[in-house]
This record gives sequence, structure tokens and C-alpha cells, in this order.
Amino acid sequence: MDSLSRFRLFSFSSSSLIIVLFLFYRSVVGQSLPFPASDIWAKDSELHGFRGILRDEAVAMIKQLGKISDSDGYLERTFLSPASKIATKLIISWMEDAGLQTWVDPIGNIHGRILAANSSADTLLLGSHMDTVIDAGMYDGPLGIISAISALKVLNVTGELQSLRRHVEIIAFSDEEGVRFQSTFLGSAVIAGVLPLKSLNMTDKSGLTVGDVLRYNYFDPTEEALLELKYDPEKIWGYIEVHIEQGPVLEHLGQSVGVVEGIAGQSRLKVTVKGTQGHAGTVPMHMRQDPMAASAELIVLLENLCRNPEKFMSWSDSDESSLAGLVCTVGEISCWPSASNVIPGQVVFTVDVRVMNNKAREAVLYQLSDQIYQICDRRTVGCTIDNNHNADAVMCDSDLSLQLKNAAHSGLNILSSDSGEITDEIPKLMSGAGHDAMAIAHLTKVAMLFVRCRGGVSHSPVEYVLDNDVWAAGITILEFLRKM
Ligand SMILES: NC(=O)N[C@H](N)C(=O)O
Ligand SMILES: [Mn+2]
Ligand SMILES: [Mn+2]
Repeated sequence: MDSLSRFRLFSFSSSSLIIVLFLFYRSVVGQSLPFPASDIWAKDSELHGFRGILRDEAVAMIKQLGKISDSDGYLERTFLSPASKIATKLIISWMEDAGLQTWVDPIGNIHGRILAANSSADTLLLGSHMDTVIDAGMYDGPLGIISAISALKVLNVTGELQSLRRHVEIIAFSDEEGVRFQSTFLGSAVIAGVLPLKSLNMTDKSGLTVGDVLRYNYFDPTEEALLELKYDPEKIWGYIEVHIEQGPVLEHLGQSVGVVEGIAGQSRLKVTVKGTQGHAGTVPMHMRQDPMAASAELIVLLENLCRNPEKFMSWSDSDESSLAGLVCTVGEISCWPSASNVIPGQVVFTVDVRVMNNKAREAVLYQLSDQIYQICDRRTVGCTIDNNHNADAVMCDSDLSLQLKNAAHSGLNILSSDSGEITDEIPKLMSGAGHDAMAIAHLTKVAMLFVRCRGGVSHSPVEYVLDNDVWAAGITILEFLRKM
């Protein structure tokens, strides 16, 4: 080989090596934490819709958080549990990496804030919840927290974080699912100043009350102390929450995100049925007061009432349209003493009732209680109904929702600019699921962005959001922050 050929071969191999090293850097280093904040990288990322931060890092964080569980083998992270404390440290580190000032309040909410140069500016709140159901998916809650952190991290990388027009605060709420105490919204209701004091007396499975748990957390939850945690509505501009849709509509429409118009109201009851405990082999059937058989009848009644409410309710109570979307669920049941050869002494089950129209929900609860007591009387078992939670339906603010929709539109067009596709109209949809936005609506105007999920499945470990849809959520928040 002559020296010119040797030189050509050398220069070809060294440039290939540089390209290979660059690709390796992009694929391995560029996708891991922390993200390098160099100007060159930031420029490159702007061109690519900040894919490294808004998609790859965000998905990595969701997966990391999805491994922090109170149980082995499945995801469960409840209010102020050991796993929630580990998750708190991680979320704080991510918020700080995004350039935010952080703190944890006595109810376990994590806050990350950036102040605007104008100290008298009002504040945009962004957030969702960090607690999960039992055997949960990893997107329900964390998607909203992490898309907000990622969007602010982009602004930190580009240097825009210091020139925001409003203060911006992310809150990772400590309890939305209400699994530990059947409470829901413990975190967000305190911030909005609407936590009913009786919630402090609710007990978990070990007999601890909410109040006990807070006192172990060095916080005495008196009425005054709780009110001190309430935010001043005058200082808050609005609240935006990103959340997995948890239903099939966006997938059906072939759209990655949609804007929420309203959230159905919800009530949770605890029904206790007391009978006569006895021997399964000796008590004749007609002499039993069996709370298990009674509960079975009550549960079938609930299903009938919610499937065909018009058969149970007089038209003066409600009209057909106000009952549209009514859904009722018994999701938890336990009996005592729970043995195959014992007629139970007591059965306890939960009832979850949801519908957009608040009056219709009240009418359903009234009918349901009436029918339950009639059945219990006929079966000579004792029934009590505790109404543990009520949240009225919430309509999202139309102006804020429009701004969110415009942000989604421009964000999606950045993502699709490579393909030349123009994003269609952003869909609007209703939420049957509850959200922290319901509690925060008592404080300020709210808007929500839903993100498509596979098969519409949530509250299940198979819950899944495409990485590109996580990206779509992040770029929507980024565009919102840039234009607010
Ligand atoms: N979005 C949700 O999954 N939230 C609730 N905790 C619910 O029960 O709807
Ligand atoms: Mn949930
Ligand atoms: Mn949720």
C-alpha cells in the first residue's frame, strides 16, 4: 500500500471512530442522568425537541420511581410509607437538578419552586401525585410530576429559567389514591385548605389514624396548623396537571394528548354488615343472619341501580342526561373471621360512585342507602353506611385549557416537524377518574392534559405510555411555560 492510500485509510478509520464514539455518546451517555448542559448540546436538543431530557430522561425517571415500592413483586407506595420517603429523596434530587428550590411540607407534599424576577408576580402550580394504588402502573401520578420537572430542566439548560414571567412551583402530592386511609387528596386538600378535620381520624389497616401518622412525622395537625399550610388564592395564578388518560379515548382517536374539560364527582362509602357468627354445619339456613349473603345481595343491587338508574329513581330526582356516565364499584371487601366453616359475623365493603352531575350523585347515594337499609331489615342484619369521601365534579377553566391546548398544538408540531405532519385538533375529553386538580380547584383555576395509554388500561402493572407520548406531554408543558 502506498503512503497516500495508507493516509486515506487512516483518515477514514479515525473519522469512523469519531462517528462511532459520538453515536455511542448520544445513545448511552446522552440518555442517562445527569444531562450535560453545554451550549452545543442545548442547541442540538432544541432542534430535536429536547428529546434527551423530555423523553429519554423522563422515561428513565418514571421507570426508576416505578421500582420504589412498599411491597416485593408489585408497585405499592402509599401515604407517608417507607417507600414514599425514599421516593421523596429521589424526586427532590430531580427537582434540584432542574434548578428548583425544594422543601417537603408536614403533610408529605414535595415542592420545587423557581421564583420570577418580579417578586410580586403570581404563581403557576404544576403537579400530580406520588402515591399509588396496590399493584399499580408506574405512570399514574409520576407522569405529571416528571413531565413538569423535565420541562423546567430544559428551561434551566437553555438559561430561560431565570426569566420566567411568573413564579412556578411543582408539587408532588403525597396522597391522591387514598389507599392507606380511604381518604384521597390528603396532600392537595391541605394546600387548598379544604381537608375535612374528620379525615384525621381515619384509620389504616394497622389502626393508626392520619393524625397519628402526622404526629410521628413531627406535625401536630390542629385546625390552625393545617390552615397555615393553605396557599393564598390571591397569589396563585392557576394549576396545570398532566395525567395518564386511564381510558381508551385518545388511543381510539390516534392522538397522543388531549385536554380535559371536566372531572366527574365521586363519593366513597364504607358499608358494614353485622350478622350472627356461627357454625357452618349446624345452623339451618332459615335461621341464619348471614352478613356475607346479605352483602352479595347488596352488591348486586348496587350494580342494578347503577346500570338502570331510571328503574330506581323518580324523574323528579334526576333526568336521564344527568345520570349519563354513572359508574359504581365495590372494590374492597373483607369479612370476619374469614374461615370456610364459619358463618361470618361481619362483612365490610367499599362503594365508589361517580357521575358528572353532583345532584344526580346525591340522588343515587340516597336511593342506594334506602335500598340497602330495606334489604338489611328484611334479612335481619345490622347495616351502617359511612360516607368517607365526597368530591364534587369540577369543570376545568376554559381560558387556561385553551392555553394548554395551544401549547400542546405547538409542542406536537415541533415533534412532527421532521415528518412534515401537521397535528390535528387536540381532542377534548372528560375524566371519570379523580385527580388532585379536584381539590386544587377550590384554590385556583385548573386545567389538565391527558396522555394516551395503551389499551386504556390503568391501575394495573400493564399500564403503559409510549415514550414519544411522554415526550409530547413534556414539550406541551415546556411550550406552556414559554408562552404563559
Ligand atoms: N386518577 C386516578 O386514578 N385517581 C383516583 N384515585 C380515582 O379513584 O379515580
Ligand atoms: Mn390512580
Ligand atoms: Mn392518578
